[in-house]
Amino acid sequence: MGPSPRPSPAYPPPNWPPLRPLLPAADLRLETLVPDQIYLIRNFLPASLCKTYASFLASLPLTTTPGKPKKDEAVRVNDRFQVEDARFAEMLWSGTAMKELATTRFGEDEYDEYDEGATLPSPEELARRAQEVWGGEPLGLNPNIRIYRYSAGQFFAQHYDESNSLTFLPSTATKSTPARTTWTLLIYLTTCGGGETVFYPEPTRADRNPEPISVAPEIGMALFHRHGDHCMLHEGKEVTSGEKWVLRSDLVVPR
Ligand SMILES: O=C(O)CCC(=O)C(=O)O
Ligand SMILES: [Fe+2]
Repeated sequence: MGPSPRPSPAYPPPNWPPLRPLLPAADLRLETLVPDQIYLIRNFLPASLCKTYASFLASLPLTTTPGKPKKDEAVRVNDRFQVEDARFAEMLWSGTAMKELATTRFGEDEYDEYDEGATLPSPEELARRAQEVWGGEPLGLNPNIRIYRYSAGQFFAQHYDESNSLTFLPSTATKSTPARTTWTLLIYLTTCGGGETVFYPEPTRADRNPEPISVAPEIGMALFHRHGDHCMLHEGKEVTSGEKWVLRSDLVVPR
């Protein structure tokens, strides 16, 4: 099971450092790691900003997971902070290159190797394909923002992430939309020893013993993976040195 939603603690939204500087969208791309399952944006946040964030986040009241998880809850040993912040979720989505990369530029990396003359599908066609993969037209990110800090010895045992229903109300809108989450978003703010996010594909007829897919945290890298019914079993490996900082949210589409 993924981390279950908890009643939000009474924290006011933190005074997040501005999401600046950022790399221009033109210098970034959505990279397909496993089609329909895992996509990456390397350098989504530059190293200098990640550093600013890690020290800022260290000032928040993170709480260590109780040693004994509730029934059906994944064994997770890390320090965590959770807050509802629609404004920050929206900044991450449309105040960065994320929205553009995930919508009108979705899938463009498939055409990288084509001849010079090859024409890219139109933005409309790419947006249509994006909707197929994301499970609808993305509305933005889940305002339920989670911060994890794993120190040496901490980890997140194998589990599946669940889809959650929510009422989506962007900070700039007045009308809310019945919505659901379809993909997990992890943004790695540091590197560390160990701490890989490892995915375990289901065996198929064609491949009875698929290799696990191991993603080592890279500073500023964003990772999307499908969750809900088609979530791959995955885990956060034990950190062996340094600290692993992760910002977690989810992609939200209309229900
Ligand atoms: O920290 C990681 O690498 C994995 C986190 C995770 O699986 C989750 O937030 O559900
Ligand atoms: Fe997970």
